Amino acid sequence: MKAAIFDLDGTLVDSAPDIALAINRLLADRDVPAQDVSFIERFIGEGARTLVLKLYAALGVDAANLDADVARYLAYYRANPVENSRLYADAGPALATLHAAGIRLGVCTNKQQELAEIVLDRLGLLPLISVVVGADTTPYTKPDPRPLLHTVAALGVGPDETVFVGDTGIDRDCAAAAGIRCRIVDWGTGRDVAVADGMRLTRFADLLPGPAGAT
Ligand SMILES: O=C(O)COP(=O)(O)O
Ligand SMILES: [Mg+2]
Repeated sequence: MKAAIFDLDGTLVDSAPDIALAINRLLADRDVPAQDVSFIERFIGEGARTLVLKLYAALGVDAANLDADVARYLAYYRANPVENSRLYADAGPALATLHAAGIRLGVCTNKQQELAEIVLDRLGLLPLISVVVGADTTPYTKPDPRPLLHTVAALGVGPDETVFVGDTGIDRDCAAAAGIRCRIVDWGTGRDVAVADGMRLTRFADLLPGPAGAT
């Protein structure tokens, strides 16, 4: 393995509390009661627009001004992107070890690229990541395989030398369409995703080559 590419929300970072904060500010503007983080979390993974659209559908909120509402949600989220967000599991030490071992690291997320970079920076991971591809980096978003293939190409490795780590069926399907090996994390919403044998990842250290890891 020469490179490891990570999804961001739900995989590296438990960002749901800050996303929920911004969503609940948006809902308050619409006179809709605040929702639990665990409820909002179910709609994260397909980008901001789909998040608001699916949430509105679930709550019976009128989506006639969706574009303006998505823009307002993003403005709220940008204002406070890392108040309560935390790294999952052993992300900090394991990514540092992978980086030190010469493995190229990338992020492929359906979050906007700049927001992803802000979150990664604030949580101390950005210096380890060579390439960040977000929802607005290419004309496509996951599960389309092209953002992931773009990340692989930008890292300068071959698809068969890479593993992609994610937390949703969208990540799993994106990796399958790109022909890239995939691991799905065993925390957050990742636990609910159906995976084939050997796809489950219980700690990032298991990505390390050699005796410390299983890859
Ligand atoms: O912002 C989102 O919808 C999800 O982003 P992710 O691709 O990092 O999970
Ligand atoms: Mg995710």
